Amino acid sequence: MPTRNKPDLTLHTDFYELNMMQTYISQGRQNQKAVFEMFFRKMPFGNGYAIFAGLQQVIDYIQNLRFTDSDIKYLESLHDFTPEFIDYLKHFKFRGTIRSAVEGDLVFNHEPILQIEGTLPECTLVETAILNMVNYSILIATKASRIRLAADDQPIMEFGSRRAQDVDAAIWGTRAAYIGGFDSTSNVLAGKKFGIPVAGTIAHSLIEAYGNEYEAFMAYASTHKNCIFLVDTFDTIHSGIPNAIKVAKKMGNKINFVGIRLDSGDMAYLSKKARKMLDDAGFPNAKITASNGLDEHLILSLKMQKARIDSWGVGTKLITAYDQPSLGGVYKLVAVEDPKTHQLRDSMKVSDNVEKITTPGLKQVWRITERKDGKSEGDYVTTIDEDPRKQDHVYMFHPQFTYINKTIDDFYAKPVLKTIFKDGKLVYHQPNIKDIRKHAQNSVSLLWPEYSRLMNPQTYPVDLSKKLWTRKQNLLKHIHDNVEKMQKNSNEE
Ligand SMILES: Nc1ncnc2c1ncn2[C@@H]1O[C@H](COP(=O)(O)OP(=O)(O)OP(=O)(O)O)[C@@H](O)[C@H]1O
Ligand SMILES: O=P(O)(O)OC[C@H]1O[C@H](OP(=O)(O)OP(=O)(O)O)[C@H](O)[C@@H]1O
Ligand SMILES: O=C(O)c1cccnc1
Repeated sequence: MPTRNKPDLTLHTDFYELNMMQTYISQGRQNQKAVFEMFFRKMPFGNGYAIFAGLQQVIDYIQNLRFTDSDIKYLESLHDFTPEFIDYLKHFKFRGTIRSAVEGDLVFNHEPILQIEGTLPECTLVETAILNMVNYSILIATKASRIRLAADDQPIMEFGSRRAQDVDAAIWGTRAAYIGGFDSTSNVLAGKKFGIPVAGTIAHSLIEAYGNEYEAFMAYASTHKNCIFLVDTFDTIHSGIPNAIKVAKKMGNKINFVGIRLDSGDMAYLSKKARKMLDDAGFPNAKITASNGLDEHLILSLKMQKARIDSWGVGTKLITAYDQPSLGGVYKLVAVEDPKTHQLRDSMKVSDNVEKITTPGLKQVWRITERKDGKSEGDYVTTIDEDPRKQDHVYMFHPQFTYINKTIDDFYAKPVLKTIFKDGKLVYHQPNIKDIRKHAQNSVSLLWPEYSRLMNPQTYPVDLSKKLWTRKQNLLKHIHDNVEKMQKNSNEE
């Protein structure tokens, strides 16, 4: 059997990360501790929640993070790096601690969803790959979850591989789609690799190859038990559906006539017509599958038109995240070791744009739910040493409009960030993909519908604890005072 290649992604980093690492190494900062956090600023697709995914890739990546001889040779050939730095890379091993939301969790903007505590150089190296993996998977899992909500409890097949932005996007996108709520995929490799159910019908080429629908459907029916006939190659109403019915009648119990697939034309009209024709022919259980440029909006529209569609095949608009091609998750330094005291000191990025000001310090995110029905109240971001489970109540207030506030007495608080790697060692056991998918669906069901509706959902509260909020304000003031002092000094010189 051919051996499986381990992902060799160590050089999957931006050149500037290596440049910065070399500075840290040359300046004796290779062991200086730092904390970076990933978060995103804007909810994808205007959705009320996002589904966290991509952790499996991060785990594979971190576990295989090593500079091979050929990586080293290549980096030497660039003549940009010092022998001392190259030597550091030769012996590089990730020894950091990663805390993260787990796959299938709901995550929201402006809260840490993945956190790395390690040395400055190791935290720097992994930024690009982690953002790449997590940004894409969250995007597709969230899009899939929207399509799942639109389809309600009807089956949805993932058909996007041919239109995905290259191979990895197809494979990992399919996985994210399954986590987000799709039932199966047409991609056989993804089925094998991840244990996702595979499914499929037939293409127009089969019908064209036989020259007419009757022969093509007969040929297929003679070689398969489960049959879904594609009926729109020539004329859906006058030829496709009548031929499907003819073959189903002829084959009788020899096949399982699952139904037909519509792939063009007015799907509301055609599905109603098809339903009547199938029912009249004695096939009330035959299902109608639709495909062709579908997304959550079209599915809802077709349902509004009372289309008689039982299951959906969705490709391009899911796998390419058609209406929002990138999540925009970022990775920011939030704390760094003070070389004198060896304590972590808070760090933040200040910007004229309030949205871009980061929240400093090592943090935890707590999901606050009502004790009586487990429904969502909001997320409560605290400093790492706070534990709302030890409090009688939580006081939640809007971080900008602080007069918007509430006190919750009877609550559960669950930590969102779990330890995945501890000092370089994997300590988290990934659940199987079916349980991850179930967890995602269960998480969505715990949201109030105001947060989960597809259009213009209410903003889910992501609030800071009083302690964290105060620390942020103090640091902001400290930075402003320092900048002012520097300006004053330079004016006096
Ligand atoms: N009743 C309907 N309401 C809204 N949109 C529909 C309806 N029926 C079909 N559509 C959508 O309209 C779009 C255009 O479909 P149509 O089959 O006319 O064109 P097409 O994609 O160019 O066809 P083909 O695949 O044959 O090239 C598709 O995204 C399809 O899903
Ligand atoms: O539309 P999507 O959501 O991406 O779903 C996948 C599409 O892929 C197949 O079409 P095909 O590649 O044969 O192209 P065509 O139907 O557009 O001609 C299938 O018949 C669907 O229409
Ligand atoms: O199985 C199908 O019907 C299918 C698979 C991929 C793309 N379009 C359709």
